[in-house]
Amino acid sequence: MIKTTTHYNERLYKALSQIHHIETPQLISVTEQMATANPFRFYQAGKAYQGERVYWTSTDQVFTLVGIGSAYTLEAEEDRFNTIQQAWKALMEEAVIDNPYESSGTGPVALGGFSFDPHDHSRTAWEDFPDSKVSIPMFLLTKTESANYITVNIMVHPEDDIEDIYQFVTQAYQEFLEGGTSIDEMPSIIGKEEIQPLEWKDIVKQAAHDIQSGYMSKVVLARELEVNFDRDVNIVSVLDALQREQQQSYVFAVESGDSCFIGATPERLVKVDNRELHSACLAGTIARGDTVEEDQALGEELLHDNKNLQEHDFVVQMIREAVESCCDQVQIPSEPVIYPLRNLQHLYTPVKAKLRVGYTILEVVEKLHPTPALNGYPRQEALSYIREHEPFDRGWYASPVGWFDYKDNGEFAVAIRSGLVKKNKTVLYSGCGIVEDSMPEAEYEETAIKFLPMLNALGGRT
Ligand SMILES: C=C(O[C@@H]1C=C(C(=O)O)C=C[C@H]1O)C(=O)O
Repeated sequence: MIKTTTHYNERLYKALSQIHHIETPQLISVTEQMATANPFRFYQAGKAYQGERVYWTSTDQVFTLVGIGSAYTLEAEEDRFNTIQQAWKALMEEAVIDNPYESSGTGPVALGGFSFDPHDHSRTAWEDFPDSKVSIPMFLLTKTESANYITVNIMVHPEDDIEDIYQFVTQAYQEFLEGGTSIDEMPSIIGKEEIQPLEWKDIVKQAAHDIQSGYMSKVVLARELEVNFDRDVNIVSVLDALQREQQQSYVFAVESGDSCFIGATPERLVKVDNRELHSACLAGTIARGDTVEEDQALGEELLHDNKNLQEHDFVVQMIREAVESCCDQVQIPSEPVIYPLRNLQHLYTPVKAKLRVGYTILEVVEKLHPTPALNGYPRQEALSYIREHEPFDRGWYASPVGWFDYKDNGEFAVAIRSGLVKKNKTVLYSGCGIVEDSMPEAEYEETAIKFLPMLNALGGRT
């Protein structure tokens, strides 16, 4: 499929030769443009690196990153965004980077994510996913609208022999670039169980009551659906289905240990490209109609529904505040529009601004997460409420998942419409915003629809 060139090998060798008498490990990163590339085959070909693969594609599905293996992994518990940023900065200062291309997402790139709430440590299903984890892949495919790139990243240690490294990398590179196989069939579902649906409705009822009594203004409550299969789930098949079925969504998979966190989310947390910042307020939901007329009528209803407008407005207020604290030229329309998806439609307000010099994308992620779209309002009251009342650990569900590069460009989505796959078992997550006049049955129905993107892709319903 893809061929390395002699020229590329020479550049790799030259980069390695620049390493002399190092005292600490040093990153080497060499990027090459490719004529063609198939992201799914690349992912599949990296099977030997299972547990260390990442897939990411943007909502317009023209920008894709696939990471195989890990040259270096950054993890932090305390002050997690800042600790990772500092470690990244130190690593980049010493790195040998050979990247003649301008394209964002080439060269050294870190991919990964963060947990929803680092203070919630029940962690039952999430033992493979720490509070923060980003990895620099050994092999990174970057596919843009107009070009494909491969970056090889290697961590060289003081005791390493560069000849050995050169042999290993050039061989591994060739082997797995050529080795992609076709996409396997999905296994069959043998069991599907909603976790405590009646109890969940009781919690929603209680939350609406607590909001009426003035404890907080909004809280987002989620529930789980467990799906079991006759064989292990094939991640590429699910990615393929999500990508075909869920337009206007980020499609992602992050493998860690024996688990894979996967989904198709419509929600952007933040994108930074050359200091141009984009964020999004996405909250307020209604079903799709069966006919064009019914669909438009539902959209109109949503645009004028006070409960949904209120849910949405908490998100706009908070995002505005966060973005204004680190950006200039903040542009936020005064009214939301409809964001249509295959299974439902949302209220959507785009946010555009110029990130001030000195701020990094991780600092913006820290300011924004968790937005009231996934948490509630005010932030601390809603977080405490979720900790106390949701009977499971959210892990990375509803959290920032994405990437950033050495030029401080990057993008993070909010990982909803997602599930945690572990061998032949998957737990799906779905939540919705509760305000003072929320009705448990309607919220239950809304969360049932939000399971559909993942359920369809897993073969549960078409
Ligand atoms: C929490 C989820 O979705 C969020 C909640 C929404 C709502 O309450 O209307 C809409 C979009 C998302 O911000 C989810 O899909 O799990």
